[in-house]
Amino acid sequence: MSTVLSCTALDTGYVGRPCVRGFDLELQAGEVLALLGPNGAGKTTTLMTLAGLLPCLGGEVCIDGHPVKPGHARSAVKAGLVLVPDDRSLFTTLTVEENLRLSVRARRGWRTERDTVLETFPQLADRLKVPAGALSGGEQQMLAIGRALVQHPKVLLIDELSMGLAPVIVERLLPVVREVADRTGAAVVLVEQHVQLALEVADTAIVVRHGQQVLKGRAADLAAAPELVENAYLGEAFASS
Ligand SMILES: Nc1ncnc2c1ncn2[C@@H]1O[C@H](COP(=O)(O)OP(=O)(O)OP(=O)(O)O)[C@@H](O)[C@H]1O
Repeated sequence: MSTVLSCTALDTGYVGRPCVRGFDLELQAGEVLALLGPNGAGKTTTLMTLAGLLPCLGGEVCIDGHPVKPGHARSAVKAGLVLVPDDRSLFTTLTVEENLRLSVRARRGWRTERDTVLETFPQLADRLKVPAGALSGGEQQMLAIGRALVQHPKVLLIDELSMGLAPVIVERLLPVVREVADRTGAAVVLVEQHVQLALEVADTAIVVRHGQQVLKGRAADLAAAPELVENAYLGEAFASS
């Protein structure tokens, strides 16, 4: 196993003021990490910093052992990182096919890339000519993940996949994230509010609260100890493994 994404003693925040402090992370190829925590804990801020969209105020982020230029999204993208933001950031007036096509880096082989996305999300097959803005929330999320997949990420960051989706859709989509990590070897950081569902598909998990890691461990262990996770959310337990 090789470490694909790591960060040590990461401090990050806004206008020079950290709201996340001392964040450590080490992710292997094909590993899914669930990044959990209550509202305002600092999950999105951490993800944005890993993606180079916010500057590090301390510490560093490495992809494949090489430091990513802080606050430099292009450097993170070139190193193989892809972010699926919580608003999905689709081109809503462009069709599904056009959204995918714009994200394929190599011009040749675009149909193969599209077909791989359709194998992952067969529901998109008869929606290819539909504008992204006319898709259902679940289909939009499929497209957002599909658009990430055609970029062949080494590191895939997904912010609140379940945002605005019915639980039944989330139950269908989260296992796809697991399958993608297994099939492609991408290291995945999954920010999620559906704690138990996220723990079911993840290998490891970190709970953050007030910008600090308060619980860290194997996802299966945390799934089996919901009271630990609950206490971490509420601020009554500070365990780590
Ligand atoms: N653009 C911003 N400018 C200043 N402070 C911000 C900004 N965005 C977020 N914050 C603050 O940073 C802290 C962490 O917010 P963040 O969005 O990272 O939390 P989160 O864990 O992702 O929460 P949620 O689950 O509600 O999305 C919060 O105190 C928030 O108010």
